[in-house]
Amino acid sequence: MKLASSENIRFIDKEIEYKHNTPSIVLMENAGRSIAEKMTQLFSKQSKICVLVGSGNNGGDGLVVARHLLNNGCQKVHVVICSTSLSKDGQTNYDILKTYRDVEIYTIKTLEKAKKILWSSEVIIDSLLGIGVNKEVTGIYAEIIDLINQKKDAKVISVDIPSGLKACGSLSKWPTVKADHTITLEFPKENMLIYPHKKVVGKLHVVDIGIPKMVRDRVRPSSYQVTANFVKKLLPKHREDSHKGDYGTGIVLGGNTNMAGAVKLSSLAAVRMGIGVLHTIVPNEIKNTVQNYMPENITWAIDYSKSRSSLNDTAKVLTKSDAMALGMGMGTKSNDQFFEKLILSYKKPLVVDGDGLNLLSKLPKGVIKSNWVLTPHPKEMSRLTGLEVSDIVENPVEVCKHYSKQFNCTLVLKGASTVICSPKGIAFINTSGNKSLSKGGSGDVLTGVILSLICAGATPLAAAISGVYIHGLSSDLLLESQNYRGILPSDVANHLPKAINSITQ
Ligand SMILES: NC(=O)C1=CN([C@@H]2O[C@H](COP(=O)(O)OP(=O)(O)OC[C@H]3O[C@@H](n4cnc5c(N)ncnc54)[C@H](O)[C@@H]3O)[C@@H](O)[C@H]2O)[C@H](O)CC1
Ligand SMILES: [K+]
Repeated sequence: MKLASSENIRFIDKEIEYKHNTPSIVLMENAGRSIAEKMTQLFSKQSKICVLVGSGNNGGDGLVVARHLLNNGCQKVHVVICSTSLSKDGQTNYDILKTYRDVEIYTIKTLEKAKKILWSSEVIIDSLLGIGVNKEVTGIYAEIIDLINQKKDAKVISVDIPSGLKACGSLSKWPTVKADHTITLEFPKENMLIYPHKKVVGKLHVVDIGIPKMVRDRVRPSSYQVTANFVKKLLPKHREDSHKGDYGTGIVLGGNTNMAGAVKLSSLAAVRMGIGVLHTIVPNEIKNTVQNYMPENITWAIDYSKSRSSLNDTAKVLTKSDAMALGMGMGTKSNDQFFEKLILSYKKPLVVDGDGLNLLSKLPKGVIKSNWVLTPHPKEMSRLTGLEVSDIVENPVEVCKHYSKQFNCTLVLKGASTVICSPKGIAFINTSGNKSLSKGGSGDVLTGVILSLICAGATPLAAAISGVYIHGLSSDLLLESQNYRGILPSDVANHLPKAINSITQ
């Protein structure tokens, strides 16, 4: 699903106005009406309602909402105009509304008056600022937003976007409305899906405002939400008359003396996703435990400190493989030469995770190839880029877009909402998954899932998008019957077939 930026919305408005000869006030009317209709499902008509109106078209939408709430039978509607001027369409709607009898309209002069109205309201409709917010929120807006956020016993519903939140880009340090519901127009905005911004959105509703399909189709966003339907299309097809060769040969390479679990989990996930043949390559010390973990894979032993002989011993397997997942639990001691030689000689798609990323962060980034998938969490991303972790978590989409282009590869920036970016910097935001995944081992499972999908024929980007979604979905299905605390990464791996069924059937 497309996610809109402010520029995308401006594009739509211009197309509608100039190519389809539709005055802008028509869209405002559609928006206000659709929002008011949605609101009738969120509170009773008897509620005391306060509509806070700002200077731009978001405020104009609020005025239309107030009118339609009155038309729908709401009787206690107070409108507070929080600005000395209104947009052109906002002014027209103000002129219409002031002819109505059952509405009280105040133009804010003192904060005291606004506070009194706010304090006695059961529903607060926030139409102060929309996607046009373009500077720090200060003064009267900041004070009103603080008041809204202090009032805990009212339902706060934001029109289009919580006032103060930007549609895209980094976290704003200024006051922002914390909404219980946000009713957004036509497309979700990028920041609404991604933590930390998501926290202020509350429950997100998207309403239709009558944009023609031909205009929607012309919108070229730089980010998309990953959905089940999209993933279904990306999944490699499996035929009835298939054989193991159809689903590829993959390699999981990693592990260290006290780190056998990571490769076990990646291997388990790869076979649970349907890989044709899996080879697991690990240091000799852990070969037996990895081999005994499951019967479905073939296990090989290496010694990281002897890079030449280890690469020679595994050359045949490496050559016939279709893709490799590298780095899980590998450690970073005495294996940098092995790692470097391996990545320089391996030409097939590579999924680099865990310590593989830490080893990679010490090398020039020119070694990265466009058929690679990197799967860092913010700390690993910080090592790879030199950015502070806080800069990454406060602005994950922009960071991921920038570095996927710079590294020229598929980048999976893991987090509460994982962002996947193509080498061209197009972002895919995943919202499946839950806090049961906040455990050591979850990333190893994800790596195995992505490997398996590449081996079955998906492109590295398609494998990353669908792998992240299915991995999250598997944990969501487990959450239906269990508490998140006890859901293990291996449970998530074992549940992958159910997750695939829920998408494909
Ligand atoms: N296609 C659609 O989605 C439609 C959306 N509509 C609504 O219009 C707003 C966007 O309207 P716009 O006038 O461009 O912006 P805002 O209402 O957000 O207000 C901008 C207004 O406020 C000033 N401003 C910006 N930042 C600040 C600040 N920090 N402090 C004070 N003032 C600020 C700025 O200079 C402008 O004057 C969208 O969200 C929808 O609600 C249309 O109604 C229908 C089509
Ligand atoms: K708003």
